[in-house]
Amino acid sequence: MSKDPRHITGGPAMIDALRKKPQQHKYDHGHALILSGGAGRGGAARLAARGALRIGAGLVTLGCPPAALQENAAQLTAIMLKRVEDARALKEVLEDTRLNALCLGPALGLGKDTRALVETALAAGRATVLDADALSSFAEAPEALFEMLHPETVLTPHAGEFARLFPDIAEAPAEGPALSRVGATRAAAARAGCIVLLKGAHTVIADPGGRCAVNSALYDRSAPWLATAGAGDVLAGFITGLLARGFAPMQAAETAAWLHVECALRFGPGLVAEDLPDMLPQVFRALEV
Ligand SMILES: NC(=O)C1=CN([C@@H]2O[C@H](COP(=O)(O)OP(=O)(O)OC[C@H]3O[C@@H](n4cnc5c(N)ncnc54)[C@H](OP(=O)(O)O)[C@@H]3O)[C@@H](O)[C@H]2O)[C@@H](O)CC1
Ligand SMILES: Nc1ncnc2c1ncn2[C@@H]1O[C@H](COP(=O)(O)OP(=O)(O)O)[C@@H](O)[C@H]1O
Repeated sequence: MSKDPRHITGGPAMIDALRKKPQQHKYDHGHALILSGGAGRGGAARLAARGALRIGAGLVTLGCPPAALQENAAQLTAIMLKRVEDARALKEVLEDTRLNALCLGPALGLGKDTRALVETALAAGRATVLDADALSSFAEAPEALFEMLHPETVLTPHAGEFARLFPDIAEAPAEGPALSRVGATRAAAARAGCIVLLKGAHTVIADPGGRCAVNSALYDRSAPWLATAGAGDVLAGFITGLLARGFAPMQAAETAAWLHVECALRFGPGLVAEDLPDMLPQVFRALEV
């Protein structure tokens, strides 16, 4: 295997994988479940859910505690809504095996309730994206998370979240050179046993076997307006939507990261997170998806 990471460039194979075939129905494109935090904290999960739907998941359901149902019902239309009050309720909801891709983390809250939801989600063995609070909730004991992870999981930390889960990898060692972002992401994926996507202007994606890809948003693909609240929540939703569609985890992470920057480039200055999912139709049209 090459030691150099691949640079993600889009291309015909990616475009073909994104196409929907004429004979397929919505369940052929999967059903994503995105968990939301409590009342007044649903925005991040709604951004992820819209991203998952726009990127082509056949169905997207937002799961939220009872106190947040009214707020979410007022905001959502094509995205469905389900009461998921705790980990036990999540286990029951996941008896529906058509729910094939999960996203936990965006504004989900920090602490034991989130840890229990993550444990239940991972035990269900579905393709799962863990982002934001689903990562930070394990800052005190990352090993507890690593023991539960499976190869269908994608972790999407920003640098701050990465340092909480992998402090020794993130910090420069006392002696010798610090790991590069590529080296750090590879080491993290090997430890976690799943895909790790380290966000930034240079997004690095690695699998546990050392496969590594870089999605650059620099130079001719510079997209500084992506540094805006909620952009990462949308990326988590893009990955979840592609997992629902049956993309392999590494392929889902790479494709989502590339499309995320395409959406930002096409929108340009003034971008806010809500704009990203709604740029996908234009991006898809330009690519002839
Ligand atoms: N619309 C909504 O509802 C939104 C809701 N959101 C929700 O808010 C919750 C908190 O999430 P969060 O990411 O804002 O805060 P947190 O986990 O404390 O980490 C931030 C700290 O980490 C550090 N840091 C280092 N490198 C970094 C980097 N490259 N990118 C970013 N940070 C970096 C940096 O520390 P510094 O380097 O400044 O010391 C910084 O202070 C979470 O549930 C999320 O889902 C948001 O998604 C926004 C939209
Ligand atoms: N300067 C930048 N250039 C390009 N992309 C960026 C830049 N800053 C952040 N991003 C991207 O924007 C997203 C930010 O995600 P994140 O930090 O999780 O924010 P949030 O939690 O507010 O959603 C990531 O996909 C990251 O790669």
